[in-house]
Amino acid sequence: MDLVTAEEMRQLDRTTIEKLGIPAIALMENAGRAIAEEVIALCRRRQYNSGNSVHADAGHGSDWGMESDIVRRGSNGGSVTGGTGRSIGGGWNGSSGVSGGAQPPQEFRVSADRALTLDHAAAEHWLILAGKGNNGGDGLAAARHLREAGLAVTLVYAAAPQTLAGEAAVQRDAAAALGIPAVVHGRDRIDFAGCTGIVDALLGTGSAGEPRGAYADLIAAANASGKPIVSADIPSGLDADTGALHEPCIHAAVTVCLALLKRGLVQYPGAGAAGRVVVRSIGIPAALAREAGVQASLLTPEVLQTRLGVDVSRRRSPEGHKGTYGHVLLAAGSLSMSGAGLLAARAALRAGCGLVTWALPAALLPYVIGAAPEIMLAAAGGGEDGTWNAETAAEVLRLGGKRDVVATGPGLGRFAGDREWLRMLWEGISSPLVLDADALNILAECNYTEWSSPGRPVILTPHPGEMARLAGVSTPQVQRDRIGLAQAYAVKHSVVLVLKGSHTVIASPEGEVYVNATGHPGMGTGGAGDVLTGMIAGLLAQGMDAVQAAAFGVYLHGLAGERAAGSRNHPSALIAGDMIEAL
Ligand SMILES: NC(=O)C1=CN([C@@H]2O[C@H](COP(=O)(O)OP(=O)(O)OC[C@H]3O[C@@H](n4cnc5c(N)ncnc54)[C@H](O)[C@@H]3O)[C@@H](O)[C@H]2O)[C@@H](O)CC1
Ligand SMILES: [K+]
Repeated sequence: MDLVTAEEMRQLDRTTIEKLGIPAIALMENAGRAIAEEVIALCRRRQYNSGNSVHADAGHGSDWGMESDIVRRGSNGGSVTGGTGRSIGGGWNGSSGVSGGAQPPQEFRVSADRALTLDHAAAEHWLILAGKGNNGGDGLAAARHLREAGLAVTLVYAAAPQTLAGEAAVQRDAAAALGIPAVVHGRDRIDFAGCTGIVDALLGTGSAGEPRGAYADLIAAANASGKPIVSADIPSGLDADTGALHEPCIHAAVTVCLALLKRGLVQYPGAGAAGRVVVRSIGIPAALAREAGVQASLLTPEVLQTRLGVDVSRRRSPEGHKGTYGHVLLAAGSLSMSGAGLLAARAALRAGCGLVTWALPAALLPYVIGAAPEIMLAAAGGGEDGTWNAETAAEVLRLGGKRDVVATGPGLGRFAGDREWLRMLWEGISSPLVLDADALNILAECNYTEWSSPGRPVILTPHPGEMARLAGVSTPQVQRDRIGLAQAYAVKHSVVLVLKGSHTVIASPEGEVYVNATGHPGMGTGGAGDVLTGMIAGLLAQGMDAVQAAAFGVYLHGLAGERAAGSRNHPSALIAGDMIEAL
């Protein structure tokens, strides 16, 4: 599923309208209908949850989108009737009065739009908050469909209706011709308390900066009403590209995202303001996105398989042996943080690699013997106090030269000469390199783009604080546009970047971006990142390329977190080791 910026969406709109010849009003009609269907789906869920309408949902299958024909066949006198109970053509009896039975019975099929049908519709009264751009036009089109379905609707114009132009003005006139009641902000009283729900069609991808004037008033009043809000395309007040929230911003129960998923809907805090996000096609061919150079996508199993070429079933050859699945060298852990190395090493094995050698300060080695018997240990020298020192680089280089992957950073600590230590690894290791934790903090102090490189991939896995140090910005700046920052950094520094956090972003040196959607808030626990480092290294060792391993590692890590959180009495009890066991 592609992720677009507002500008990319505008380009795709233009291509569809100008090159394919699809009229803009047709797109708006589709948008309006999709929004109306999602309003009705929400009403159904609400009825169902309030317990008075098991009947209302019965027979509807899923929320929407399933065609439901009403068929009456005279041949056996029986009828199959859908939930709406509409039927035609009854009374024909094939066995009486038709000689020879040669004529097949005539069949009538009437498609009842279940997605636009709601029992007890008259109990609903929705306010449609309409801005003066195309987002408002979408809302006005939705209003017509809702009214057709029997819901009461009142239009609430943010600006004088005569200021609407283009397709939005067409929708305004159609609504007026049908006699749909309308009020105007600043002129009429708006009864938020009396409505059962609100469609937010104030601002979409054309909005810029903080909502002003009437828009700000209506957003604040809608939020304060406590009524469920269905947003058209994006919650008004959200930055569609970054997920930043302007003040005020709609807090939606459902966002009906039109055509393609906007980046701001998968980045926090925007993701939190959008509620349930439903992406609905409106006639803009999805294939246009890649042709237009869209490079970001949501990391779904389909994207993993078709776009990244990952064998998500991870088939193993019956002839395979431990040598088939690769050997990871992990240089990690120090006395006070030896567990970080242990977690990463165990996670690499659980990710399926054949062998893991854990290089660690020699003084520490006796204490970890037997902690995980599957792991091979290598003493890398270091201080008597179980810390790393600059001289250990030679041994790590020697060990790493024979391995398929080298990962370092978890529990490494800082030490005198660590920049030169990392430089030697960077320049001397010719297999893929995974850098995490303190290795990133060291890197942040180096001008590493000037280092020579043997031309192998490097994967960096920073959390937002480490990313801030790497990029020389503040942590809030990192979080303000995670996708944009990760993409720019990966391209500029020719690395695969894994920017961790809720909805981890994976960016490639070519500018491809994947946003992960697996995971659980319970994963915010010490060692979770070490587990991810180990997993990515373990997947690399099995022959995946760097982007595949980073993306699939992040995806599986999130799934393991979800599973592990679900297996505790409370998700907050989750600890990093549980994720390894859930792999
Ligand atoms: N262009 C197209 O072909 C289609 C567009 N669609 C819809 O159109 C939206 C984009 O429409 P537009 O480009 O017309 O833009 P919007 O409707 O998002 O907003 C533009 C209007 O809001 C005003 N505005 C912008 N920022 C403001 C702020 N901070 N405070 C107050 N007023 C502000 C502008 O002056 C302008 O009148 C999409 O989000 C989508 O909902 C859909 O109808 C499908 C087709
Ligand atoms: K909106």
